[in-house]
Amino acid sequence: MQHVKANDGVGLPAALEVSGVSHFYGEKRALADVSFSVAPGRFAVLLGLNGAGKTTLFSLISNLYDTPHGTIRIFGHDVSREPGEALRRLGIVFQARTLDLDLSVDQNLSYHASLHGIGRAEALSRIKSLLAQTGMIDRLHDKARSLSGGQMRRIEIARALLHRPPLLLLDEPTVGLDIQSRAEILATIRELVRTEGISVFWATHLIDEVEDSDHVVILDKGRVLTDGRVDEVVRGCGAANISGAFAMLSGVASVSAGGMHR
Ligand SMILES: Nc1ncnc2c1ncn2[C@@H]1O[C@H](COP(=O)(O)OP(=O)(O)OP(=O)(O)O)[C@@H](O)[C@H]1O
Repeated sequence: MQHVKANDGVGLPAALEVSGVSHFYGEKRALADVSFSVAPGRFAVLLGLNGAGKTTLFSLISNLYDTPHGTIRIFGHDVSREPGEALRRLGIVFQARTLDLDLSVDQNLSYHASLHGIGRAEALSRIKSLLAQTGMIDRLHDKARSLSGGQMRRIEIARALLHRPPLLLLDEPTVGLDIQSRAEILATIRELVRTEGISVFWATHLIDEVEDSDHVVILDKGRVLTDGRVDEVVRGCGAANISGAFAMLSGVASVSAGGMHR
């Protein structure tokens, strides 16, 4: 599978660069001067409790909301000023389920491909290749309604990659799935990073989804508490592991593999 070229010339821009971004819902500030960047080809985790601002940040990155405070660039393209260039480099899997349950897997994916101007023959070839990569090729003609939650997520991931974006955002993609489905989806995405070189930004509140070599951005009450390689963040805090580092930085009372609680 080939993806849109990550950079258009000299130098290698960040896959995602967020600079000084704030967001308000009326008087309420959901994000406060958020800055970080994700290097190309990295698996980066946005770690935060419920209400930290993860979905708000994803809505800004995907240009669902305007970004009047700060800038967001995808491979060097400003999401507000060059939305076409920026967004064609972005694939996104939202938290809420978005498949049409009455359509087949093929129909769900083909419709999305046609929105991106991909012809039928090319679309079918990409669909088959992505379904093979996500372990869903045998479900091509099945109705979406007949799939399990984890299988639907796999189809949504395939759909997000149909236009070959070099950056994939996933907003808490494993919430509500059983342990095995969670592990399989995480492994599939990590494999895509390894084999395809795509950049992934994965939002979660599940600490066991984080590995030592990942890049982590810890978001709490709309602020970035720290970001960097997980093992360096842990060492910098003098903690035993990322759970301990998160607890120290955010003041949470308990952090377990299954989630975090204040
Ligand atoms: N449409 C909205 N109107 C007003 N406040 C909102 C709105 N959406 C989110 N918020 C508030 O903004 C803050 C950040 O919410 P957001 O949904 O971005 O967090 P989150 O980290 O994605 O949480 P979760 O994991 O529960 O989805 C929260 O305090 C939330 O109550």
